Amino acid sequence: MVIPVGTSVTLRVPASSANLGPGFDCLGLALGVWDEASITVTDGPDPVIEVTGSGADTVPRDASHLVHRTMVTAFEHLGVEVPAGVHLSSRNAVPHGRGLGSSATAIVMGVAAAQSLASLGAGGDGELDLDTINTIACALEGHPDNASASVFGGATLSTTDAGQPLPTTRTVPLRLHPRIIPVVLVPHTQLSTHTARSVLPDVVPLVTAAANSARVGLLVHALTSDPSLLIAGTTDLLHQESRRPSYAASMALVDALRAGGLAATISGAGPSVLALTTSERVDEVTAIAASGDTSWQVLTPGVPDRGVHLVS
Ligand SMILES: Nc1ncnc2c1ncn2[C@@H]1O[C@H](COP(=O)(O)OP(=O)(O)OP(=O)(O)O)[C@@H](O)[C@H]1O
Ligand SMILES: N[C@@H](CCO)C(=O)O
Repeated sequence: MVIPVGTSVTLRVPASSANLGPGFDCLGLALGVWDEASITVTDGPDPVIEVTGSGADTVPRDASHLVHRTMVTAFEHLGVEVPAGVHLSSRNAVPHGRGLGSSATAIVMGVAAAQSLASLGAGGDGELDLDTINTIACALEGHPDNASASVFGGATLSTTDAGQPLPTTRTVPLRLHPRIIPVVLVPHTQLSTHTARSVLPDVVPLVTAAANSARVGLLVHALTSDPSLLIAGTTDLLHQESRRPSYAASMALVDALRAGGLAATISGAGPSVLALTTSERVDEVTAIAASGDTSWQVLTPGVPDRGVHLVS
């Protein structure tokens, strides 16, 4: 099937915060910060790529652009002929390399665009098939926490099993307790996920893995039913301490917030900090963040109850 020249979609995809403490590579929370992109099939030969907002000074404008190369791979997985060219116009709000899932946002954008364009090319209505998008996006990202939250919105818990041609990801929504509000503290520094993963141990003791599993269970209960357990539930035993030297100022802020009785963790691979709190304590989070030497952009983005969607 060849997608006709001129076929076009516009999509929005939210940012996400992964891990939420112990839920390494499995728990994600969508955040109301959105990338938007319009993608139109052309007769090529090269992609034309325009970017405004986050990454406008840094991302490539050729076929190696993450949204573009993801689209090409997704067309192949969907069994659709890759178009001769595309015009991609991106308006990005998700900051890059800050632990807010920008790469997953871009990957979900590319997969969703390919699936929607393929549907239109086959005479369909272009509606998004979120389960297919989730499977492909999680396989391309390599871990499902950020991608699944960007696909479905809300809070998500995902597991992955080996499979052919792609691993199988099962994602379940978690009904976030309505009193929980995320506050995100974003520093000026960046840390690539690749670098942050390179310092992690390959193996952890059984006792550590067992204790962390118990914390994930507690965290799911805290997120959905009892926010008073968030401090205990967000205690991570797997990844944050190994990464402490990579984001020392962020860990110092996490420690200060937790000492103040606020459930703070590193957001994804960092260096942003995520505090899960209630509306009456947002000012406390802001005050503690303002009391140190590092300056933080404070976001209260909310949690969108939907993820990737068509604008037109
Ligand atoms: N919208 C985008 N368009 C093109 N490339 C992007 C886009 N968003 C992210 N990227 C690429 O992904 C890189 C950031 O990915 P990385 O995984 O290191 O951080 P992150 O996804 O922002 O954080 P985390 O995975 O910890 O939440 C950027 O430097 C850029 O190369
Ligand atoms: N679970 C991932 C999230 C970042 O993409 C990590 O912490 O490395």
